[in-house]
Amino acid sequence: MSNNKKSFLILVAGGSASGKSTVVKNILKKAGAHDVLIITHDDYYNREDDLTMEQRIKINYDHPDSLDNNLLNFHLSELLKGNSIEKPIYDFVSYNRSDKTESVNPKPIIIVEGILVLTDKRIRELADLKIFVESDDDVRFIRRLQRDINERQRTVESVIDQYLNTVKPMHYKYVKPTKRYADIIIPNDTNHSVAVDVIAGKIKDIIRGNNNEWFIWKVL
Ligand SMILES: Nc1ncnc2c1ncn2[C@@H]1O[C@H](COP(=O)(O)OP(=O)(O)O)[C@@H](O)[C@H]1O
Ligand SMILES: Nc1ccn([C@@H]2O[C@H](COP(=O)(O)O)[C@@H](O)[C@H]2O)c(=O)n1
Repeated sequence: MSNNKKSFLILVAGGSASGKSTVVKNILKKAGAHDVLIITHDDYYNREDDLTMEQRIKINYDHPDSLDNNLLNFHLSELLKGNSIEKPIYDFVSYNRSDKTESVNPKPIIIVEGILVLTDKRIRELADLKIFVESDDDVRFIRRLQRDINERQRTVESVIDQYLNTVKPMHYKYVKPTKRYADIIIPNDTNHSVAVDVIAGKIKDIIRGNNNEWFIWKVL
C-alpha cells in the first residue's frame, strides 16, 4: 500500500476519566478497525528509570512536562509521512515506561487521545480535527476512583490524594483551557452515541474518498 496524501489526524482531549478512550473505542467500532489507528498519549509519559518507586509516585502526571511531546511529535510526523514507528508502552503499575515497544504502522485515520494532547502547539498544528470530551468533575472523580482501583492497582486514599493535589488543579490550569482549540466538544455525562455516529460518518467519508478536501491512501 502506498499513500498519495497524508493520514487524517484526530486529537481527542478532555479531563481524566471524562470518557476519551471510551468515545474513541466506540468511534473505532463504528468506523472499522482496519483503517483507524488509536494512540494513547499516556504511552508517552517520560521514562523515569533513575527514580525510585517512591519518587515516581510523587511526580505530577497532570503537568505537560511529564510527557515526552518531542517523541510524540516526531512519531506523528513519521506516521503522517507513511513511515512506521516503535511506540513506547507505559505501565501504570510500575509508574514507568515498559522496556518493550510496539511496532505501529500508519493507517488512513490516526486518533491520539490524552488529557494534555492539545497543549503542544506543534502537535495541534499537525491535526486535522480536534475534539474535547467533557464530563462534570464529580462524574469524572467517581469514574476515576473506580477505574484506578480496578485497573491501575491504586488505593482509595492514593486516588483521593492525587486528585486533590495534582489532578484537579492541573485540570483547571492546563487541561480545560485547551477546550478552546477544539472543533467539536462532546458532552459525556451520560450518552455520547449521537456524537460518535457523526464523527464515525465523517471518518467513513474520508476513507471512501467522498470528502472534497481529503482523498487519501490510494491502494495501488
Ligand atoms: N458515557 C458514559 N457513561 C458511563 N460510564 C462511562 C461513560 N464514558 C466513560 N465511562 C466510564 O468511565 C470510566 C473512564 O472512562 P475512560 O474512557 O477510561 O476515560 P478517559 O479515557 O477520559 O480517562 C470507564 O470506566 C468508562 O467505562
Ligand atoms: N503513573 C501515572 C501516570 C498517569 N496517571 C494519571 O493518568 C491520568 C491520565 O489518564 P486518563 O486515562 O485518566 O486520561 C492523569 O490524570 C494522571 O494523573 C497516574 O495516575 N499515574
